[in-house]
Order: sequence, then structure tokens, then C-alpha cells
Amino acid sequence: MQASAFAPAKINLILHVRARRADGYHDLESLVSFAATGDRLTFVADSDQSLQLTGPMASALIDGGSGAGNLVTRARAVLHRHLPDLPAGGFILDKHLPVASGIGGGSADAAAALRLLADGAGIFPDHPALLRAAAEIGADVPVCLAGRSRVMYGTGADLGPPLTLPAFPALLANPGIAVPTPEVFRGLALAPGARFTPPGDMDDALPAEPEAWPGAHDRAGWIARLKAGRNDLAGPAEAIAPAIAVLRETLAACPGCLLARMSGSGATVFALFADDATRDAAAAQLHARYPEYWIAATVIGGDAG
Ligand SMILES: C[C@](O)(CO)[C@H](O)COP(=O)(O)OP(=O)(O)OC[C@H]1O[C@@H](n2ccc(N)nc2=O)[C@H](O)[C@@H]1O
Ligand SMILES: Nc1ncnc2c1ncn2[C@@H]1O[C@H](COP(=O)(O)OP(=O)(O)OP(=O)(O)O)[C@@H](O)[C@H]1O
Repeated sequence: MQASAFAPAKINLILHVRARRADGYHDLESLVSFAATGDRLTFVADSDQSLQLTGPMASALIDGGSGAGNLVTRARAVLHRHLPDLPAGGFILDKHLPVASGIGGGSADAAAALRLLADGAGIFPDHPALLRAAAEIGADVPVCLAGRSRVMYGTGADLGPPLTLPAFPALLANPGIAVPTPEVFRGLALAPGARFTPPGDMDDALPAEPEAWPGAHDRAGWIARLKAGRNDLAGPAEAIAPAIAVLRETLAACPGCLLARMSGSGATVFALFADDATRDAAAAQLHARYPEYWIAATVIGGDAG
């Protein structure tokens, strides 16, 4: 028996930092959505428990990525502690997303592994053991488990209800510069327990309820709402890697671009476009200017999450 699951890129459309906690982690509020671009994870029942890697980004993972440090292997080990009766088998990870790039590829892979193992064990994906395991594996794994657009709170374990966004033609672009997540958070320079002060000290709370957000077909409403938000990690990430700001500004200046913003702790920048034609023209322009960058023409929101 073989089963496969898509592991889509996670996009932080808005990411507001709230405070630095006593344990050093930062409380966040983030509107998260998903792209139609991602990795693919296949579970091969009854084969050995190995992890094989294929795909253009497989070599970006340390040690070939197939060791215990891979989040797919870790997901299995953590879930096994919660649910001892898991199906035997191995995984094949077809890796397409750039590693450590702010679009949660590892988290998406871990979430896909949890879904496949739960399915093989005849367990529903909303089983509490799955949610507990997800939160234990990493901050972005709970939101990746269902892969639906929603607001996430705290360090990622508290999730609002699913939201429906229009499907936006989009580009994802990564300059190939590693910006380590801990260093980006450190760049905020918040003391333990200190609150983050938003620009102008505005009330920028992100509501959870769908009624508080624009309707599923209100494209202009969504863009206005997204523009009113920020990614508070962009400043520190761009200080570490100024190429991110150049990329963001280049995308924002492309005809038809509605919004360009960094995702997560970077360095990937996403850009939403008015239509497929302007997106594809921007992709061609970007590729000509930065042939070494990873660029994916995709869709964010809609059916993709
Ligand atoms: C920035 C986001 O991508 C937003 O979706 C995530 O919160 C980051 O999630 P992640 O990559 O899974 O991060 P983790 O591996 O859990 O954390 C790496 C390091 O970043 C810092 N960190 C991370 C998340 C958070 N809310 N506050 C933090 O201060 C901590 O120093 C932590 O040790
Ligand atoms: N299957 C995997 N895919 C990607 N990274 C993995 C995987 N397994 C382990 N890792 C490790 O996890 C770390 C984070 O990788 P990932 O690609 O999820 O980061 P990210 O895109 O910055 O995520 P986030 O947006 O959650 O911060 C990297 O250091 C990487 O080596």
C-alpha cells in the first residue's frame, strides 16, 4: 500500500509580534495561508522505516536529510509516543521547497507525515493526539496539519477557525540567503517579558472570526486588509540580509503586483498579483534579473487553503 500527501508552503500573510515571553520565545499573531507549491511525501506501507529523499531541494538538507533530524522522522517518533499503534513503513520525501526559508517546508513535511500515519492507523486527522504531537514538533506544525488559512496565536499552538480567502495568483521568491530564525527574533531586541510596540502604537489585533475578515470573493477588501498588516520580522531579517528588501521592492514595483511581503522569518518573499498574466510577466522579469534565485509561480489562498 502506498499513500501520498501534498505539503504546501506556509505563507505568513501578516505576522505581528506581540511580546517576548519569559522563556525567550515570542508571542505572535499571524494570518497564515498556503500556496499551491510544496513538497510531496509518500508513505510506503510495510517497507523498512527508512526515509528516501528526491527532488531539487533534497541536497539542501544536512547529511542528505534522511537522518533522525529530519522533521518527517521526528514526526513519526513524536506521534509514536502518543499513539503506539502506528503502521510500519517508510517515507519518500520529494523536496521542492527551499530549506529554512520562512515558508515552513519542514513543518509542512512533518504535518504531512502525521496525516499519512494517522490515515494508515485509521485515525481521523482531528484526533487530539495528532494536535498534541504537532505542537510538540514545531511552532508551525499545528497550522500545517489542516493546511487551511486562519489566524494563529502565541507560538502557533492556538489556532482560529478556518478563513476563506480568494485565490491570488502569486510568486514566491528566495534569494538563497540563510537567515537563521533565532537571529531574526534576537534582532527585535526585546527583553524577556517586554511587549512589542507596533508603529504608531496602533491597535493591530488580528481577529479570529471569519465575520471580521472580508468575504471569500472580496479581493480588494482582502488586499486592503493585508496592506494594513505587517511582517514585524522583516526589519531584523532585512538588516541581516539586505537582498530581501531589494527583492521585496523589486516585486512590489512589478506591474499588477498587489502586495509584496516577506514570509515568516525570511528570506522568502511572496507577491500577490491581479492576474496570471502579470504574475507570469513578473516571474520572467525576476528570473532574467536574478537567474540564481528560487522563483515559483503559484496561487495563494482559495482552494490551496
Ligand atoms: C516565524 C514563524 O515562521 C512564523 O510562522 C515561526 O514562528 C517559526 O517557527 P519555527 O521555524 O518552527 O521556529 P522554531 O524552530 O520553533 O524556533 C526557532 C527559534 O526562533 C525563536 N522563536 C521562534 C518562534 C517564536 N514564536 N519565537 C521565537 O523566539 C526561538 O529562539 C527559537 O529557538
Ligand atoms: N523535511 C525537512 N524539510 C526542511 N527542513 C528540514 C526538514 N527536516 C529538518 N529540517 C531542518 O529544519 C529547519 C527548518 O527548516 P524549514 O524549511 O521548515 O524552515 P522555515 O521555512 O524557515 O520554516 P518556518 O517558516 O517554520 O520558520 C532547517 O534547519 C532544516 O535543516
